[in-house]
Amino acid sequence: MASIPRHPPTGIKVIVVGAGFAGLAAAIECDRKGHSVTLLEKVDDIAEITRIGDIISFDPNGSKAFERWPGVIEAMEAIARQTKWLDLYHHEGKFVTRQSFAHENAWGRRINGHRGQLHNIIYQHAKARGIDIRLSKRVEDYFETDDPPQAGVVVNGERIVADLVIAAEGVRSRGRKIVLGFDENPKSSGYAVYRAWFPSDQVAKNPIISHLVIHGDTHQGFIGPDIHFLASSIKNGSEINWVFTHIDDGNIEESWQFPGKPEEALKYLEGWCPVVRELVKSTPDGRLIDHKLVYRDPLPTFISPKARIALIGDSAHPFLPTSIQGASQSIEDGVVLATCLELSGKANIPQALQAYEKIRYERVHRAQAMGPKTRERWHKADWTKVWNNPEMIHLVREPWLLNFDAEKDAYNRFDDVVAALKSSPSKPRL
Ligand SMILES: Cc1cc2nc3c(=O)[nH]c(=O)nc-3n(C[C@H](O)[C@H](O)[C@H](O)COP(=O)(O)OP(=O)(O)OC[C@H]3O[C@@H](n4cnc5c(N)ncnc54)[C@H](O)[C@@H]3O)c2cc1C
Repeated sequence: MASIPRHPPTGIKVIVVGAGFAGLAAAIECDRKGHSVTLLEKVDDIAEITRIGDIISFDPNGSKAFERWPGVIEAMEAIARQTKWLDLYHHEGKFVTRQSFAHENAWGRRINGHRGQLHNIIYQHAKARGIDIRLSKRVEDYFETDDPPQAGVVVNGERIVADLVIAAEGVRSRGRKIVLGFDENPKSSGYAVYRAWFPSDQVAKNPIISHLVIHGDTHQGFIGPDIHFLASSIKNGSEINWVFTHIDDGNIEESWQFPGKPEEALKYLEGWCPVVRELVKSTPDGRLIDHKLVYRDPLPTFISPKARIALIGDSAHPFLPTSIQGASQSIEDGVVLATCLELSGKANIPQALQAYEKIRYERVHRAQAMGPKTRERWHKADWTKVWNNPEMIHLVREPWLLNFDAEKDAYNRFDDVVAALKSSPSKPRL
């Protein structure tokens, strides 16, 4: 499309597997940098994934990329939550503290909105760029060869090849097998999340909870032993969502997403304040999801032995929701990988993938560690201390993580990273 700016063609051919946030971001960033992209997604109709989910958050470090995609940030802001604060309450109902995020405006945009709707905005942008998106393509296997030097995937028995493959198929990635050398299934984290999103008309009629929606958008958290409950209203209060994490028996064999029942969710909330309980009770039939949280040990590497296949997003590093960074980090992955490919050039694809891994590895695992940190702060809060120092339960919001431009950082550090890789005896592939 003529009106969308793009770097000159690099001649690099990329296959991206998976049209989630990670795959779409990688495809768009590769297209921006002049690489030629084919995106393979297993679903027959994109609506199968753009209608699923509820609240998802992008912090300034993730949304930086959206600002570079014409029209995308504007479309997202039009449907995103308008609050710049989080009100925190004790689970029995007493107000504790308001955490303001207003100062973060200087770092960039925060986008909190419906996962499916935000996903659809990005998908439509990828289509508008003219990216070759092929639906109904379930990748069965991955391979890479020395002669010719290339990588590829198998779909319905057919081999499709390119200079490299980016595996972005989420927590159940098949790309992990070739990267790790063995098959590895996700484990249960022992937790699941009840999540709901629905129109707020009934909430507005209930005097116990109407304040959540009748004055526009709101955002609140209720903190109790081993549980935190988050609720927010969006689109000028016309829609509402709530989520809370609970201990789970861990059956994730068939699916990690089941329909939930409000009466079951309420069993975890005995003794909780009427606002929380009424909100759960007001959830319409069919709007409650029991989302199993899977866990994986950090991977030793994100790239295949010949450095022509790279894992990104949840394929490489699933996040706990309390990190509020899973989606943002998946966007950063694509930005960095596309930049490393641009700087390395077609003749040096393995170098690009190694540089991508080196740039991302430490940062992504540091970000991952934020999830358990916040969860412990909330679930194990010592209330005698919290009442004296309410800021103890504020979300940890650190500039190194949030005030960060992954593209700029990759451009700045690339030469040093490549030099370090070349001098490292443990990395013989360059
Ligand atoms: C059903 C679902 C609901 C979610 N809801 C929320 C939510 O409400 N809030 C939140 O914060 N996070 C949610 N997440 C997680 C969130 O989307 C991710 O953590 C994050 O955005 C990183 O995305 P990703 O692209 O790495 O993975 P995913 O979002 O999982 O995307 C992976 C994509 O790869 C495709 N795929 C998988 N296997 C193959 C294959 N073999 N061949 C081709 N394509 C394949 C999938 O269909 C999917 O489109 C949800 C994830 C899923 C799967």
